Amino acid sequence: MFSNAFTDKAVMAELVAKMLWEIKAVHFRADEPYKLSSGMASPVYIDCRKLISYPRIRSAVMDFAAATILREAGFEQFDVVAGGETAGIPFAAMLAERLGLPMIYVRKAPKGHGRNAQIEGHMPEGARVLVIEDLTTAGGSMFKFIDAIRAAGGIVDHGIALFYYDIFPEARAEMKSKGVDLHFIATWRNVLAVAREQALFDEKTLNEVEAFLNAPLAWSGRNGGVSALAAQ
Ligand SMILES: O=P(O)(O)OC[C@H]1O[C@H](OP(=O)(O)OP(=O)(O)O)[C@H](O)[C@@H]1O
Ligand SMILES: O=C(O)c1cc(=O)[nH]c(=O)[nH]1
Repeated sequence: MFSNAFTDKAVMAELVAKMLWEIKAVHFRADEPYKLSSGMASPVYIDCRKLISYPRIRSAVMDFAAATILREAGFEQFDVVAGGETAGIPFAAMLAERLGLPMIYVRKAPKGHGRNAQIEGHMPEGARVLVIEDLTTAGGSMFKFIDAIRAAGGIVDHGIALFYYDIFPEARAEMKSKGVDLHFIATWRNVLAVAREQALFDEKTLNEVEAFLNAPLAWSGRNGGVSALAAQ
């Protein structure tokens, strides 16, 4: 269950950034860009899925996620925790355990056979659902999951991403306009601060990464990815 330790937000962000470096979850590859879920080309990629393989780290990250939610959303605001397929699912299980709540998970699309379910587990009608994702970049995936939960009768006012790209200035306001508060622990700003402090990469690489983070769609367009995001 929840540890009742409310670590300072800046400390949580710095520690998660350090953990991601420590487990080699941060990747830079400007000459052969990554293709992201949104269709963007990117010189950076974070593999938050690796967190599940490190018990001390995943336990601390889940304490941070619980503290973030309880502090920013409240203590009695949720009936169910929902994980987004696939990377969100293990974190939903761990956070549900921390918060003493039931868990469900949401498929990217209905299963296509059997019950053709998109939501797995039991979600009571009108349940207040907290959606968790490992990571949010442009937000399209989080919204697909939220739409499916809402269509099935659940109420979603909050989502949490362990890591948030935070590169589209209007993104959180857009989420807010759709009735969702996005919570997160760490962003690229925190990861880059650690890289600079510990001299983990040369200045040229870090400058290229910053060029992408400052103008992601332009960088993507120049490197074979989309130069506009699909409407959500
Ligand atoms: O905010 P967005 O632009 O939608 O991108 C973030 C999504 O990308 C990753 O999932 P991915 O699509 O790689 O699938 P997976 O979880 O099955 O690995 C991640 O787990 C998020 O769901
Ligand atoms: O946007 C994505 O698809 C994405 C970005 C990233 O850094 N890591 C990841 O797993 N997915």
